[in-house]
Amino acid sequence: MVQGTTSDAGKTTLVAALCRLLLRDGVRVVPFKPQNMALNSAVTSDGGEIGRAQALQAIAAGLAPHTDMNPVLLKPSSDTGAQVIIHGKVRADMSARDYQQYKITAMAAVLESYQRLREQYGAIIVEGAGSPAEVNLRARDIANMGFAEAVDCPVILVADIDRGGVFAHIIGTLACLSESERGRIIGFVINRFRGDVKLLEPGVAWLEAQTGKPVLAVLPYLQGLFLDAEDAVESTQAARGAFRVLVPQLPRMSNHTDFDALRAHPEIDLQFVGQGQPIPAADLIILPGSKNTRGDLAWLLQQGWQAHLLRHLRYGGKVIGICGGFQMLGQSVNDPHGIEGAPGSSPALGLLDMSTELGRTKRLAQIHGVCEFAEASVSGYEIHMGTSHGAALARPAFRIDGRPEGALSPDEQILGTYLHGVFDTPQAATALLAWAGLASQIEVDTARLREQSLDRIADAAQPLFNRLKLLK
Ligand SMILES: NC(=O)CC[C@H](N)C(=O)O
Repeated sequence: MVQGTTSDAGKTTLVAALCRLLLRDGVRVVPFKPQNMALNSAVTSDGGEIGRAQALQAIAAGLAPHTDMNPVLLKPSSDTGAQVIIHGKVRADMSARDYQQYKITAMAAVLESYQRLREQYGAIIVEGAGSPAEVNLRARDIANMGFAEAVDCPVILVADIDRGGVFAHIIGTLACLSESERGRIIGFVINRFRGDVKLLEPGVAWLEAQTGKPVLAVLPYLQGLFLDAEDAVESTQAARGAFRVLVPQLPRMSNHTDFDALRAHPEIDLQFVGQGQPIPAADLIILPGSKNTRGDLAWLLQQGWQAHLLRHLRYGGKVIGICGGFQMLGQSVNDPHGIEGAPGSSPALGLLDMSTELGRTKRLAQIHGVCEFAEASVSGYEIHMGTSHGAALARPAFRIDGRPEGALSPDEQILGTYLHGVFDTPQAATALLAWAGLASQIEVDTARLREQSLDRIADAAQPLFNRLKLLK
């Protein structure tokens, strides 16, 4: 099991690298994360939903994503409440406090999945969540040491040296653990190191002497990886082109990996606009998905996006709305059952003639179809509770097995769709970008970029892997 001293220490990447290395060795390996908290999820082959990181690790292991790889997914819709997804399906909406009680049930689901994977695979690489040192969350923990103790597995502790304080993070984490938990840590990985490793050596020796445990590897800082991020929106771009794409950074934005293909496109300048930031001019504005459509819509209005969108459209700019962003483009968003917050109805941006109602059943589907506005196929996935109705849907953006999907405004300036991942198929991305005004010969093949990155992280982790094999 890989645990981290902090969130974003590099657990996901390390698990993915170990999965790829075991796959190369011909081992039937599977990734596993007992509990994940993220708004970035993937639809699995068995029709459920798991954290994006486990879907990435599945690819590293040469597998199709399955709900057993991440049996508990918490999707926060506010600072204190989350949708609880068990074995890929919505089980309940719960406050963080109620979830503390619910953990007993959640742990049973975790162990059930783990057992199934044990029966099917030769190796399981487990990822922890956050850090095991959150002493307030320790009771009934299912995500870190609570799980490791339950299944009696060894733990590697990974720490990020790039953010600083790596020695204190490691020593401090050990100090927060019980004797038996400390005993399961077989060693440390210092991640994201740049510079001269000679200069690090005295620190490594000190740490090993202090703790009596080995530093198993120092992994390099790797630039320019194309790997699906779980939490943080990645805003760095290797090259910025002239075609400006703006995305409001909604507080409850979901599936921000929808934009990864655009970020990797050398002719595009992709910008996320956060709270209080000035909204610059752009060629294309994309409203992303949201775990709380009405809440994020209120944020959008409060941040002055409505006037900006109208001006952008007057100047001939294009707008795309994806899932929650599509819902916001309509006349209203209604939540009579209070699925995403207090029950009620919100007037929306009024740019498309349709309205949305949030229902109790979630639609989860992998989609393959064609564009209506160009000769191109499209693939994507749907994850939503809302259904939309109205005249705008009579001019669809896509056609899926003959069924209309999404909307294209009569003036062709606005396109809405429920499909996430629409830019991931090169053909659809090229067609959508051409529609939006960027005639480009460049195709960004996200699947190939991801494969190359998985191989790079695996190569970097090879010395660690060799050392782990000796330990066994
Ligand atoms: N993925 C999304 O953007 C979901 C939109 C909205 N929260 C719904 O469930 O319908």
